[in-house]
Amino acid sequence: MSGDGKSKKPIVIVTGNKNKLAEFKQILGADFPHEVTSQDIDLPEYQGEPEQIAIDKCKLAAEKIKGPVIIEDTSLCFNALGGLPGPYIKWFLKELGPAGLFRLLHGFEDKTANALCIFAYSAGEPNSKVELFVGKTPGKVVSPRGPQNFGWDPCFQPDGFEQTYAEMSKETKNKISHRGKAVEALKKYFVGKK
Ligand SMILES: O=c1[nH]c(=O)c2ncn([C@@H]3O[C@H](COP(=O)(O)OP(=O)(O)OP(=O)(O)O)[C@@H](O)[C@H]3O)c2[nH]1
Ligand SMILES: [Mg+2]
Repeated sequence: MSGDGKSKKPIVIVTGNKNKLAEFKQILGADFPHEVTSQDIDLPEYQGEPEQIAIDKCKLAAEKIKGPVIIEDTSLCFNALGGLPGPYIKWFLKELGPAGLFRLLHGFEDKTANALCIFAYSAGEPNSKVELFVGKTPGKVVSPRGPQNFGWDPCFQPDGFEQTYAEMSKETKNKISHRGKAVEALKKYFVGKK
């Protein structure tokens, strides 16, 4: 332990997404018992079930960093489409934008969707078990409203709110979001281990 009570070996969060990193840091807060640094490495977009994608992504990040790592993978799952685009939302968003995502559900009455965030942690040894921390927020896909600063935020309206993620304050989004819930689970794990 260093003087400030934080463990010496930093945990590296590996992500190429500045918005994700900013939210992660905000939600994590200053009282996390480890030093966390970040590295912008473009990890591959794997196919498969979200949990397996997070495990594979984390193992690769641990190999690259050669030490403790955290990665995150986000899915947006439309119920009318059997959970798709799910982990492939990045490519759908890139080609269609938030308005196109809403149009994708044009022929369906069911506009409900789940935002899913999975954090994965590895202590960085070749045999380290990958720990997963999952956060899920149900909502619906709407015609985009609010600033277009972050991905599909303008077209996702969480249940119990009249605002889209994009229209909310960051504080409100982080309290109820898929990422907020997953980071809280991650925090509990590390604080419990301290
Ligand atoms: O409006 C949004 N609100 C969010 O809360 C949110 N979280 C992620 N995303 C987007 O969904 C895709 C996930 O793909 P993804 O998990 O592979 O991320 P990424 O490739 O950008 O970064 P990373 O894999 O290097 O960490 C990417 O297009 C992200 O921009 C969000 N959009
Ligand atoms: Mg990615």
